[in-house]
Amino acid sequence: MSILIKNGYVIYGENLDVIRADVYIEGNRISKVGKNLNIGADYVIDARGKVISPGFINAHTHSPMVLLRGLADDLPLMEWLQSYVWPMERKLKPEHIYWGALLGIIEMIKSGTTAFVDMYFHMEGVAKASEEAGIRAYLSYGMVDLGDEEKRNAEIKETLKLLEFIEKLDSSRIEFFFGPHAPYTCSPELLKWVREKADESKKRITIHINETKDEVKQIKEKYGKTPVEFLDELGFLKSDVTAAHGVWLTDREIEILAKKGVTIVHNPASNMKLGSGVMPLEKLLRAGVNIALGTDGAASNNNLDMIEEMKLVSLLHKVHNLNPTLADARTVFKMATQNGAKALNLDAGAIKEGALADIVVIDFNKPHLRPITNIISHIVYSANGNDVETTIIDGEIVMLDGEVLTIDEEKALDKVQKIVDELR
Ligand SMILES: N[C@@H](CCSC[C@H]1O[C@@H](n2cnc3c(=O)[nH]cnc32)[C@H](O)[C@@H]1O)C(=O)O
Ligand SMILES: [Zn+2]
Repeated sequence: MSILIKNGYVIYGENLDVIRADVYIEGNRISKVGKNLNIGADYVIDARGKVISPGFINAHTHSPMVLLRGLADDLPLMEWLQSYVWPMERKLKPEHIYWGALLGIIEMIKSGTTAFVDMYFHMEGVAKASEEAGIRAYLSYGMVDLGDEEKRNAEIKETLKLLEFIEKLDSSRIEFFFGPHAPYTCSPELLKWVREKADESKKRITIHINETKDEVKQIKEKYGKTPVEFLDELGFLKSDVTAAHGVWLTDREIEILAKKGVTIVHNPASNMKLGSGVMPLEKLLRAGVNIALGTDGAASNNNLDMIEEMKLVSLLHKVHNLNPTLADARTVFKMATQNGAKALNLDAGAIKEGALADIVVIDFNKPHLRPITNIISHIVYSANGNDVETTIIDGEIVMLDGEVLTIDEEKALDKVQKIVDELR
């Protein structure tokens, strides 16, 4: 299929140059960007007064957690997990996960997310939902062994089952990730197993690290070192690791992360809502650490809107440091697009010839996005996910003029309502 998007404001290349141009997509890649492209296409989209942007990459979430949206608010992480989230999760069956993931994916597509990194369980359902919806998905089974050998073996089995399932699915848009949950829930044996298997299979790893002060204290008491030092001494940290949070980090830990090429995924809404803390963004950026952006699950956010997340990053670091020059719009926009792509080794995240066609059209014909002056600023500070009108992933139109074409949205909303009414 070929698609021609005409007369838009194109956010072009890694430097985010805004140019008025057309974008021509052939197959799953961008083949031309230029003025007045006179090329026949199977589908033509008129983008007058609209912005053609790279799609957003949600580098850390738990998509089925939309089922737990609003279940437990206003609590700290450990109490939230132990008293509410984990008991509810024990009740979730594969069918629930499929429908939850589908709802989360619809929400992501509608707010301009074209790829996401997920960690949960019954992930076969998330793979199925992703495949049907047409989104790019990086899926991990979240492993927790709490030092118990029997549990470890069961978690390893689940992980290998998912790996096999995704290999068999053989989808160009769906990839497997290893997902050890965190240093405080995974034994050194399990973490070492993950490292070995990742090296052997060339698959990537996602994990939660240094999210709360409490958890750092716990690791220090147990192992006599900080979480990043602990992981590094196991040989765990390499450039294939995408670690969520990184809120409580020492200078020494930041140095290690930079040296090992680890990506840190910032989740400002979740960190603020759970009262976890403020990530040392400036220090990490200065050290050269790749920082991507994520929403975390909908139970600690409480939505999956990456445009909203960009504004939150920016405002959080400005007020926390009493410095409005920090986390400027362009830096934050790159976090939500090209830095995520870098973490995934994905040839997307920027609009340029030859890149994968993961593109969104944002409607600027709205009062809160006029006058059109600084487009990146408008997206970060003035827009929200509802302003995304069209979403193209891997060269396929998955949402057009606000309507998701690949799945029955109304049915998914009803189904999730029924499931949650029953579960509660
Ligand atoms: N196999 C595991 C399931 C792990 S899935 C990943 C887990 O991460 C949890 N989670 C979601 N957000 C966060 C967070 O911010 N920090 C830590 N854990 C989280 C989520 O609720 C889910 O239980 C088991 O047997 O329990
Ligand atoms: Zn998480």
